[in-house]
Amino acid sequence: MASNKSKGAKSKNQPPKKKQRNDLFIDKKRPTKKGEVLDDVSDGHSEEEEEAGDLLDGDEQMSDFDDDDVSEISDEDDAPLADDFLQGSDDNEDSGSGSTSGSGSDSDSDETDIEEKSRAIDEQRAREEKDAQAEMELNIKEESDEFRLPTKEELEAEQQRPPDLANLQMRIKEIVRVLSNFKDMRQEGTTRKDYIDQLKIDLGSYYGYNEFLIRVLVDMFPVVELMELIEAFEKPRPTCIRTNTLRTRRRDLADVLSKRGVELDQLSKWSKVGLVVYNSHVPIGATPEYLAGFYYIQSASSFLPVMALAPQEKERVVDMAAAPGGKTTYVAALMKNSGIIYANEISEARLKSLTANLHRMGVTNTIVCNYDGRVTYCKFASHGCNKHNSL
Ligand SMILES: C[S@@+](CC[C@H](N)C(=O)[O-])C[C@H]1O[C@@H](n2cnc3c(N)ncnc32)[C@H](O)[C@@H]1O
Repeated sequence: MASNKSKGAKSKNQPPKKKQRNDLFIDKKRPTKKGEVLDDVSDGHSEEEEEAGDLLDGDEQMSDFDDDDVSEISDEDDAPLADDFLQGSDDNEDSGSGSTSGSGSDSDSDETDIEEKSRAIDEQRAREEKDAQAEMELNIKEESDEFRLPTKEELEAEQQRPPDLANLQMRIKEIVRVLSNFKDMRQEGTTRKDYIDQLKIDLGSYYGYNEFLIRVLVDMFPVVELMELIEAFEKPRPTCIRTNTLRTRRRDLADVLSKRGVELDQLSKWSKVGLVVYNSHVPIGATPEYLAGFYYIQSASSFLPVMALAPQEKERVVDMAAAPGGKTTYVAALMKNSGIIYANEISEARLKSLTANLHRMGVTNTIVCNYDGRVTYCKFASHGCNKHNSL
């Protein structure tokens, strides 16, 4: 996956390596045998060097790092320390007790000097390690926090390739993350619109929505809600049925259907008439109860406009686009067949299914019309209709 995360200068300023000090000392200790010593070191530490090389993105950088480091420290007064320290150590080894016995107070002051310089080196190293650690943490933070919008060139290159769905999905997530905390997370020099525009393109490509639909959805919902909605659209809807309260009660319907081998449950707390069908041994659209109009097969989302309309008994209601009658029959049930419903439908052919459903469900308060709802709204209004439903 092509990552859009910005890369910090990670290969530079790595924490100093432990071996650095050894190289320094060895190099200074026996300058005349430098090649030999370095070869030895190189053999002796090959694994360590490989590791360091990996960390530093290449052997070259490792050797650069060491050389720079050596010269940097040599320029200060650490080189004499290395010489002194190692020289003293060699002397001690070579001459056994001789050197200590002969040195006296000179030897004591040398030792103090060495200790001080050694401490100074340790302190410098600790400082460097702390700095390197801080920088590394900063790099990691930048890498996880900062998302960069693709450039025009990157988008053009993307268009030449088949869609990389994993990359698109990741980018959608990142854009939503930035938009939900825009002030802190936005890329410098970008606007909210830049992110929204890219989000629209990516949502269109990933979910296969056209530009119009994405624009409407993006304008309608805050991004986090929009993502929840789109994710919900992707999930298969359960089969739902609505109890026709003109003919039966939900409990009685559930009992009779379970006896026929229909596995079902109440839809949700928000509906008193809905049932979810998990599984059925009989065709749910052809049971005797269905044919007798005890229920209507209807998605739960279609309950909502009617519940929002909240039709009351004896009201006059227009359903402007009514076929095949799912909502009209629900309105009729809520009105207990009282008042008047105008069930309008532009398509003559679809009037059949509308009237069939009205009959099946025992609806008696409805007048079916065949108009273009766009031009007949005023007519219904003049008939005293105070509620209309056109979904
Ligand atoms: C999605 S269906 C309606 C479903 C229906 N409300 C239900 O709950 O069963 C849309 C209906 O609107 C009708 N329609 C479309 N344009 C119309 C118009 N201008 N006037 C009246 N009906 C229209 C279509 O023929 C179609 O039958």
